[in-house]
Amino acid sequence: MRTAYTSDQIRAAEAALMARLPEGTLMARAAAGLASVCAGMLTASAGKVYGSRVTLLIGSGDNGGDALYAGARLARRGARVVAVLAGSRAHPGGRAALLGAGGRVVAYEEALARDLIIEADLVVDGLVGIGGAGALREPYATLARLCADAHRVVAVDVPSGVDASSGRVDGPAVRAHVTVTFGAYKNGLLIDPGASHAGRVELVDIGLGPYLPDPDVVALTGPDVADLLPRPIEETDKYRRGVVGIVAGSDRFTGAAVLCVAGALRAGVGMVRFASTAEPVRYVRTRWPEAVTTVLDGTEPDPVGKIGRVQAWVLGPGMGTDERAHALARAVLATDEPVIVDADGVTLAARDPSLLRRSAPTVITPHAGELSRLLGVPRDRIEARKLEHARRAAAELGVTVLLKGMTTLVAEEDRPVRVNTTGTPWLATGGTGDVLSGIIGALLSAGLPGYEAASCGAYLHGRAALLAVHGGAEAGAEGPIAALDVAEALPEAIRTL
Ligand SMILES: NC(=O)C1=CN([C@@H]2O[C@H](COP(=O)(O)OP(=O)(O)OC[C@H]3O[C@@H](n4cnc5c(N)ncnc54)[C@H](OP(=O)(O)O)[C@@H]3O)[C@@H](O)[C@H]2O)[C@@H](O)CC1
Ligand SMILES: Nc1ncnc2c1ncn2[C@@H]1O[C@H](COP(=O)(O)OP(=O)(O)O)[C@@H](O)[C@H]1O
Ligand SMILES: [K+]
Repeated sequence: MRTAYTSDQIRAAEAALMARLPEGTLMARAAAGLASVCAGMLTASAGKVYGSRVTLLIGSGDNGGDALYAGARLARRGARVVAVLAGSRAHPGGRAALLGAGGRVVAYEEALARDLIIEADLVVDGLVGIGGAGALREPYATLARLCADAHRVVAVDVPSGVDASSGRVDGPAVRAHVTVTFGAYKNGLLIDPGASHAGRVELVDIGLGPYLPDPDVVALTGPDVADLLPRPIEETDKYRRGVVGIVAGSDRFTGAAVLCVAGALRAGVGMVRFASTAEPVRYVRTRWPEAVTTVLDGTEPDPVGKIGRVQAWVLGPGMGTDERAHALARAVLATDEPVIVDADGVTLAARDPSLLRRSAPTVITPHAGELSRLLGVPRDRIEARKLEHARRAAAELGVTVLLKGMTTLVAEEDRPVRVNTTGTPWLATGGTGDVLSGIIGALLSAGLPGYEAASCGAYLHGRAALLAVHGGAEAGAEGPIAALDVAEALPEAIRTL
């Protein structure tokens, strides 16, 4: 499990650790780790550290101090290091160390800074770290923009302009190839848009471990998911493995039904009971003879009874939002089994919030637009503050919230938010969300709690998509995928966890 923290949590831990150590020890550890990563990058790109050109962008806080001390170490190894001082002050000890090691220091001036950034083999972003607040002010904002033309950029602790606690980016922000972070991951390194500004993240141990509180955000790794995933034991049968009831599709949206069933079957469910109107049932029967199907014409007094016994439900993909769909949603949500509510199901719940008031576990899987309807908050505000809104929705609605998008978050009250680290932008194609809801339904029916089913489901979905995108090609080669390809890659994703 990868753990991440807010700036306040990191500061409190650092204060506790610092109180037991001679002054300057932590910054020395941070600078040593930073210099070592920089040296590795210079050796990889320029062949050696000696003679390479390094430009440091220095703000007025300790983030700049780290960069100056690291610059001094590189200068002692023969690098030509220049520090551009952008703040009203610069860390005095760090500045003296750099000058003492033969480095140079210049005051910020735009044309000069541009040249130094473009010419450098490596640019080190030491503008702001966990002390950054709000949009970058000038001249930091200009420097962050200029970094787009740099050969290689290393961010110190967090890319400047990224909010360390949330991943929020207001205005210009540094896009780094590598971020060297100290003591622990910050939330903003795992959550977009911050995460996509960080590049590869290198964690430098400065001894913070024993002083860290419970994490604010966590990310599952492959071994975590392998441990959590239910696997069939010898004396099992299809009912004990889990039966999922899928209520999805409509005569207009037949594909959502087929894709949702695909996700459940390929994620390893015991059995699928699929129910819908006649057309989607016909498509599902043709594509997935494994599924047991029920045609619902909308006149049944007890549609749930007609479908049969299940251990969990998937409700919503493509089912429409008319009166018939509303009545069906009400019947499914009135059961005592866990339900994952997706797509049209989320839209129905936004219109009729009483649907989600139930005692059995409920997972909802909105994208930002759907969550916008549920919370009455504009979509762009949700996209800019995903962590805050996923948490808020979980608390207000009393459900497990999986918020989809570039970064997928899973929030449940009083639990750390789980951020998914698998996936690819190739997933942004119609129908992949339907596959995801089928996977989560399968995991719920096997007995995983909502929080685990949603986060493991997102992990497997993203991992399957990556496998499908690479298609066994050489490292780095990628090709487009369709939603069904994601479902088809699930067995391989689980095999190779
Ligand atoms: N604590 C420790 O034990 C360790 C800490 N370590 C390092 O210290 C870093 C934290 O250092 P920090 O607290 O000095 O804050 P930092 O990130 O340098 O920024 C503060 C300065 O930025 C400025 N500023 C803020 N917002 C701005 C904006 N929007 N636009 C423009 N300017 C803005 C603000 O300036 P002011 O408003 O005061 O003029 C303030 O002076 C941490 O990330 C890690 O790298 C390591 O050495 C390991 C041990
Ligand atoms: N830029 C992106 N990077 C990574 N994953 C993405 C991106 N955009 C969308 N996704 C993923 O693709 C899936 C799309 O789901 P959804 O929006 O429900 O689409 P649909 O309704 O067509 O099935 C989600 O799992 C989402 O997290
Ligand atoms: K920085």
